[in-house]
Amino acid sequence: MITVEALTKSYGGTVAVDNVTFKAEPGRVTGFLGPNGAGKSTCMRMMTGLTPPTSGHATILGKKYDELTNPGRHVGVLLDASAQHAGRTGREVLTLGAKTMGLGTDRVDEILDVVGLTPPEAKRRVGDYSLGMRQRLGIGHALLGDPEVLILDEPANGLDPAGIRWMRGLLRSYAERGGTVLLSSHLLHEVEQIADDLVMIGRGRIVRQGTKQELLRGAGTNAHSTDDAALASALQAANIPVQRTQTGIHTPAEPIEVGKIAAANGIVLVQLGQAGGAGLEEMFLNLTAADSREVAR
Ligand SMILES: Nc1ncnc2c1ncn2[C@@H]1O[C@H](COP(=O)(O)OP(=O)(O)OP(=O)(O)O)[C@@H](O)[C@H]1O
Repeated sequence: MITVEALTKSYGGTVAVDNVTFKAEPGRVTGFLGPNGAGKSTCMRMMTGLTPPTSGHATILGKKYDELTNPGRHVGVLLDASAQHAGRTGREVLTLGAKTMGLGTDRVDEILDVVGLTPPEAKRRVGDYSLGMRQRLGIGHALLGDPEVLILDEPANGLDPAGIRWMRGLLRSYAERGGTVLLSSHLLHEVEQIADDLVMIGRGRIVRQGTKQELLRGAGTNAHSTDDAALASALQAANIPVQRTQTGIHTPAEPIEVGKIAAANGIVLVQLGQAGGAGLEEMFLNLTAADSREVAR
C-alpha cells in the first residue's frame, strides 16, 4: 500500500505538485497519468525520499521511505532507467544491488531470466544498451529484492510492442500475487489496458481518480446516425451537451438517453454505445487541456 497525503512541492514560485492525495492498493495496478510536466516524477521522487516535500507526506507500507529498513526488500523503484552506471555491465548492476540487499548471486540469474536479458547481453556495458534494454534492467533492479510495492516512472518508455506486452503480463501477475504497483505514464492507452485504478494529474493537481471501470462509465456515449447534425440539435434541445466527432457525436449522457431522444425525433441510429477508452481519452485530454503545451501556444 502507498498512501500519499496532501503532498506539495514548490520550486521558487512554481508549484510542481499541489496537494496531491491518493492511495495505491495492494493487489492492484494503479496508473498515474498526466501530460508532460504534470508532476508525476516529482511525486514519485517525494514518495521515495529523493526530494523533500514542501508539505504533506507519503508512506509506503505505513512508513516513510527513509524509515524502511533495507528498503529494496519492500519497495522496488524505477525512476530513470538511463541513470544506471554506463560503465558497468547489466550483471554487475544487478549483482551490486543484490549485495546491498543481502541477496545471493543466484537471484541475479533469476532476474536476468525474468526480464529477458540474455547472458551475452548481461555481460555488455549498460552504456551500450538500447533504451528498451536499460528499461528491462531497471525493472529487474526494482524486482530484485522481491518487494511488496513497485514504483515505476514511465516503465514502458523505449519498450517495443512485444516488450510492453511482456511488462503488462509481469505487472499483472505481480499484482495478482498481492503486490502494489504504481506506474506513471503520459499515454492513456499505455496504462488503460493494465491499470485497475487511475489517478489523473494535470499541472500538479489531481483532476480525476477512481477505478478504471468507474472512469470508463463516466466517459460518455458515442453515437452515429444517418443525420448526426439533427441528432446533435435534438440532444442540445434536451439540454444535453454534445460534441461532433469525426465518426459521429460524443456526449456525457448515457446511451439510453441518446437512444430515446433519437427515437422521439425519428432519427435512425447506426451506432450507439459507451465511449469506453475513446471517451476516457477525450476526458483525459479535456481535464488536462489547461496544461497542454499545444493549447497554451
Ligand atoms: N528540480 C527542479 N527545479 C525546478 N523545477 C522543477 C524541478 N523538478 C521538476 N520541476 C518542475 O516541476 C514540474 C513537474 O515536473 P515533473 O518532472 O514532475 O513532471 P512529469 O509529470 O514527470 O513530466 P514528464 O511526463 O514530462 O516526465 C515541471 O514544471 C518541472 O519543470
